[in-house]
Amino acid sequence: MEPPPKPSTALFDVYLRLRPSHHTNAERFLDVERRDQTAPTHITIKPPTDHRKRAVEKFAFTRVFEEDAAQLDLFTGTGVLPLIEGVLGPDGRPGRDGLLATLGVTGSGKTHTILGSRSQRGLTQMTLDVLFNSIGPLAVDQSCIGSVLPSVAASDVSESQLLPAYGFLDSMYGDTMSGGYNSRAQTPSRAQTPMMVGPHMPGSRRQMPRPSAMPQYPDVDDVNAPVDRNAEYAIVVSMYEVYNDRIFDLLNSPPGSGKVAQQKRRPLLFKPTEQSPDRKVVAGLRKVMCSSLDEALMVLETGLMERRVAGTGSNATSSRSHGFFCIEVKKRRRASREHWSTSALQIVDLAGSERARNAKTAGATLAEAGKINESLMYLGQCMQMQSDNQEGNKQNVVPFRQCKLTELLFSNSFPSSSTFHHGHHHHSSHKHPQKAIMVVTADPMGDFNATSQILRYSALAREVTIPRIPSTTSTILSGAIAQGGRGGPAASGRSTPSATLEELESAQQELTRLAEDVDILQLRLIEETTRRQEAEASWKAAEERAEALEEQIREECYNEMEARLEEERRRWRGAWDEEADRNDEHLDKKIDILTRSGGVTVFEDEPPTEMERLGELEDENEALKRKIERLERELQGRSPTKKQRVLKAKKWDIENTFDSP
Ligand SMILES: Nc1ncnc2c1ncn2[C@@H]1O[C@H](COP(=O)(O)OP(=O)(O)OP(=O)(O)O)[C@@H](O)[C@H]1O
Repeated sequence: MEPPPKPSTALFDVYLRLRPSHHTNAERFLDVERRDQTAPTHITIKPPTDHRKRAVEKFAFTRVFEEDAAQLDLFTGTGVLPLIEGVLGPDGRPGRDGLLATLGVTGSGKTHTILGSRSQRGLTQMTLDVLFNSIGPLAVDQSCIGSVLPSVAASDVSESQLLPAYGFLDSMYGDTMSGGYNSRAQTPSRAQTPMMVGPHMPGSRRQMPRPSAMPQYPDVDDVNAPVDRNAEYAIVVSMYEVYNDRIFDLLNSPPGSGKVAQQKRRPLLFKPTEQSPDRKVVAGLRKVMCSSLDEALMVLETGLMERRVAGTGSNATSSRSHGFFCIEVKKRRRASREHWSTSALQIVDLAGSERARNAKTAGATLAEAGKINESLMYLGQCMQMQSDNQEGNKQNVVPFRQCKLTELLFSNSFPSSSTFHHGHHHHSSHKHPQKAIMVVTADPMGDFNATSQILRYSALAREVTIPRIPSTTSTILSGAIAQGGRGGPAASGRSTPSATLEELESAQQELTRLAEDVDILQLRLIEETTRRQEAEASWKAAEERAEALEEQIREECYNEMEARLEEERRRWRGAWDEEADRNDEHLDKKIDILTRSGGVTVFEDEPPTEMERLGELEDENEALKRKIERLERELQGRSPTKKQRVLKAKKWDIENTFDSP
């Protein structure tokens, strides 16, 4: 099995680090494959108590570091330097985001690798050292921080609160600062380093971290990353942890400590913001601008203390949260001093995984440990997708939106992932997918099941060699051929009962392993089923809400329509009455004129007698009455507009009636 070719879609370079085991009398289940002089890339595992032949699992990694590997070997051998170079963006190039994470079973050495111990620095401290060392005089001058801060804050899209390191440390440690946080000699000399400071008594003042008390080894003074000579740099750090799928700021703890303060912790949202509509960011973090390595280390220690304090409530022996330390490298052209561009290097100490089966049998603790296992399970799915893709299968979509952890780890992993959202770019600095390094830690004599599970999903490639169990026919045949060909006794040793028994047993063990996988899958199925049911329930609720809303809107529309109709009706009646009045008036005038003109005519000819006049008028009256009756009949049952037209006609008719005689 050759090391897998690295396609551009790779989420991670995956390194394996083996730790010197503290299980002194346990059996070793993991072996490193050594080929020639080159660094090893493959390991094999088999269950420790298994003396018989069985399936051997082989895994490929970018590189394997054996027990004797020192912290500095990890730093120089895992490509952390290219990560640093990426965020610095040398030679006027845009910076590139980076991710460095550790994954492993509880106690396998994740924290040791990434954050170090009392006596040794971890990858984080060495990274910070090299970063500040490389930037050197290109960093914003400490005396200018106050004036530069607003422009740096303006370059932030995450609704954060930006503080200078001195302001931050002052707010965290108050009057222990008097004497200046840089004057180490004046700090009361406690032999404890902050790494050792345990949870604080309620109300006690925190112990100020002292850089001089922090490990100075390994020394990376001679390591330098290329920088952009025409640029000015500013370093901004932030820290948070993901616990129970919720994000908590580690640099903005509520005052005081202990349980009460912990309960006050407010989770932050991972969301798009006004200035970052296409890309989710952890919104509302407190960020600290650091102008020196010492400042950055003190901020880091402060956050680590907070993580320890927060963690003691659940389990003191192991990191129950995923710790994120984020170094933002801000860069702008020294000459023009325009806007700052940002590249981020995220360093992640993942929570220790527990075996799914253990969590399952524990039952009640499943919910508590569930979130860690669940998030690591989703991480496993994403990583598995990587190795599937590498095996030349179709390009699977990495399902990174399943939980906070994978979203935080992978949202930057795809070329301009803003196209996933709205199809237009926002940050020029995010055009390249991030470069990511995963260091998997393992104890070769530790828990076989837990370790093998992690190796299975983190390895870049995996191969299982099951010893071939020849079929009965082929065994007989090979025997027959051997007999027929040579005429001697059966040459194949495979047909002896003990060998067959051995093979059967190895098959049996493979079955056991597969059964374990089935168990894990069953647990996943249960979790998925719960999620589906929850989704269905909320879908149903949403549907009901929509229905109620529709009903309400319908009702409102109906009422409005009714009101309008009534209004129209009133207006029309008004117009009708007005028109009727005008007609009456008109009619009165006509009658008036007619009466007067009629009188004149009569007097000019023979004046009619009163009786004659009466008879005439009565006839006319009769005729008019009939006409009105006819018209009224016609009027019945006509629409308003028609009636209006009829009204005019009636007027005309009346005029005619009066004119004709
Ligand atoms: N490569 C190593 N060399 C020497 N000591 C180591 C090494 N790796 C781990 N250790 C020691 O083993 C102990 C446990 O390691 P560590 O705390 O790093 O485990 P972890 O994987 O972070 O565990 P958890 O998930 O519980 O946080 C520590 O005391 C650490 O110093």
